[in-house]
Amino acid sequence: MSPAAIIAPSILSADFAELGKACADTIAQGADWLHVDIMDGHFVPNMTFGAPVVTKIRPHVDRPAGAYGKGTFDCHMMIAEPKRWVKDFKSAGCDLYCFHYEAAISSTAADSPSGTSDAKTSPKELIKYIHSLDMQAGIAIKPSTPVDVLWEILENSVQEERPDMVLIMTVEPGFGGQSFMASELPKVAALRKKYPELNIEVDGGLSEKTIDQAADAGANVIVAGSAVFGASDPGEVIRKLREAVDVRRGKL
Ligand SMILES: O=C(CO)[C@@H](O)[C@H](O)COP(=O)(O)O
Ligand SMILES: [Fe+2]
Repeated sequence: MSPAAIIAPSILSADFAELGKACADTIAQGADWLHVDIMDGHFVPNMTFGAPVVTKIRPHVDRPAGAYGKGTFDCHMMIAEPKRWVKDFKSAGCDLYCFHYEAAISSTAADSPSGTSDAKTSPKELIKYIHSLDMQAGIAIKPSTPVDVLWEILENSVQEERPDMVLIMTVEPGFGGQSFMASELPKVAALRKKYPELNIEVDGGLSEKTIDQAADAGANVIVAGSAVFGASDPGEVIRKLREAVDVRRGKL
């Protein structure tokens, strides 16, 4: 049976002047995780915030130490140098550090914004490093990246080098409120077929209108920003997203 639904509202669409309260309210309304979009203006053409803001909002949400249940901070790192910020985000209270494959493979001393050798990494090394700091590791791919790049990483026999979650972007990363790209769903279906128990996250344009397609393909971790924060009853949207995923469990 595929894993249970995990609903992770993206706080990119929350009121940034009230971010701590927005996080607490969203968990109280039934969200499982909080999806925290970190953008650096290099990897994507937009900027959000860094570890100091995460440090400030983290105490607004309870979660048992060391657990990855309700209240998990799912940090989506849309940044050019994913290795560089792992420790800072661990200290800030990040539970799941999800980096982009495209950033990891091009983070070299020559082309990184910082120009430091610390930018060098490989996806497997980075996953191992994230695990060594007791966080879960996620790997994300953009719409232009084929799912095939993930097979070697997922089939690795060394457990510390395997990701806990894969994120399939269903919009171009950078902004909330974009239209859902159904063209990305065959990636989800291919992953689910090979990995029945893997957490597969979809991010971008998810709503009550698009959730059925994503759930049919096998996604179980559902990010939704504008659909949740723009709703008059966010709790109702969260319930509907969860139900759409959970009715398909066991049928995939
Ligand atoms: O990572 C991103 C955008 O780059 C997302 O997490 C968005 O914030 C999702 O917003 P909606 O498409 O649900 O409004
Ligand atoms: Fe995201």
